[in-house]
Amino acid sequence: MSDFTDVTYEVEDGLAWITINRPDRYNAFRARTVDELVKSFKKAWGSSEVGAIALTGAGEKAFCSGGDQKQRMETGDYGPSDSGLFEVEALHRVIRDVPKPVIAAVNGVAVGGGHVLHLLCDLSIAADHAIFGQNGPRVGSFDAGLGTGYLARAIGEKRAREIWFLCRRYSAEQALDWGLVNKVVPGDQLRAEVRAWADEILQLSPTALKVLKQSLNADTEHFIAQGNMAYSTLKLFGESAEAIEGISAFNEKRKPDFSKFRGA
Ligand SMILES: CC(C)(COP(=O)(O)OP(=O)(O)OC[C@H]1O[C@@H](n2cnc3c(N)ncnc32)[C@H](O)[C@@H]1OP(=O)(O)O)[C@@H](O)C(=O)NCCC(=O)NCCSC(=O)c1cc(O)c2ccccc2c1O
Repeated sequence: MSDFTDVTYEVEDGLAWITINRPDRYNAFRARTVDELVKSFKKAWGSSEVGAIALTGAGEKAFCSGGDQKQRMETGDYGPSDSGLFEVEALHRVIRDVPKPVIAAVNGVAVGGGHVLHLLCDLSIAADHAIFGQNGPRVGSFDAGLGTGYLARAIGEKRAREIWFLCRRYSAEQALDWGLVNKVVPGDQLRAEVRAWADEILQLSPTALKVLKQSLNADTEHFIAQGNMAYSTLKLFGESAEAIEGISAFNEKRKPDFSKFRGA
């Protein structure tokens, strides 16, 4: 972990803290960030010291704002990675598969792919200033599969469709009311609250928790296969004029104009 640039990993009394450390980009992830997150989750998985995992973002403004749209504008992709692939599916996979409870400590905006990351964590505890939402249709992207089907499981079809079709921002209180998060606390109490939840978890049987997590996952496993199809499409869509309009508009700080793509 000493060669990490985008993520920090630390273990405190049985709880592994995995922190996305790109605050100047609102903790947006690039391909390298995703690689480091996957390695961190695997490290926590294999460690006999660790019984619970917390995922958070550096600073007070952002948990994670999804894929790095400045990187995408600069290079047309999410940048270099160990394998040459953008391994976000592997990241989703490891959050679900790591046989230890994962708590999202949502310390600020959780938007786009960052919203999906908190959604996939087993539990979400939010600071009262946290903001939630999806943004893909505004920037020429989408996170279908778990990002749509699992979201609908969590909060219902109508609300999931509202989130994706309007790309609005939602407060922590609204997220709590919809069942998107487990608890909301003042920002300065977030780490202590996550610590307290982890301490309760750490008193329980690890094997029982592992099997319960696997059992809860089994019912939504098919969304991964749907996601694989969606990512294949996304790779092609990302190079289209429509998607480029979305990403250009974000970087030029203007509203996108998708009007000429309505007929397709
Ligand atoms: C996150 C925001 C809602 C915050 O809004 P706010 O008004 O509070 O702050 P600013 O807009 O002024 O932002 C501050 C500062 O941070 C920069 N920034 C914010 N988000 C990003 C980002 N995602 N990438 C890069 N930089 C970001 C912003 O430019 C400002 O910097 P300045 O230099 O200008 O000061 C709001 O910022 C926002 O809506 N951000 C964009 C959110 C977004 O579109 N995310 C990506 C969606 S697509 C995605 O996540 C995605 C996920 C996947 O899993 C994929 C998998 C496979 C392929 C593609 C995928 C994919 O695209």
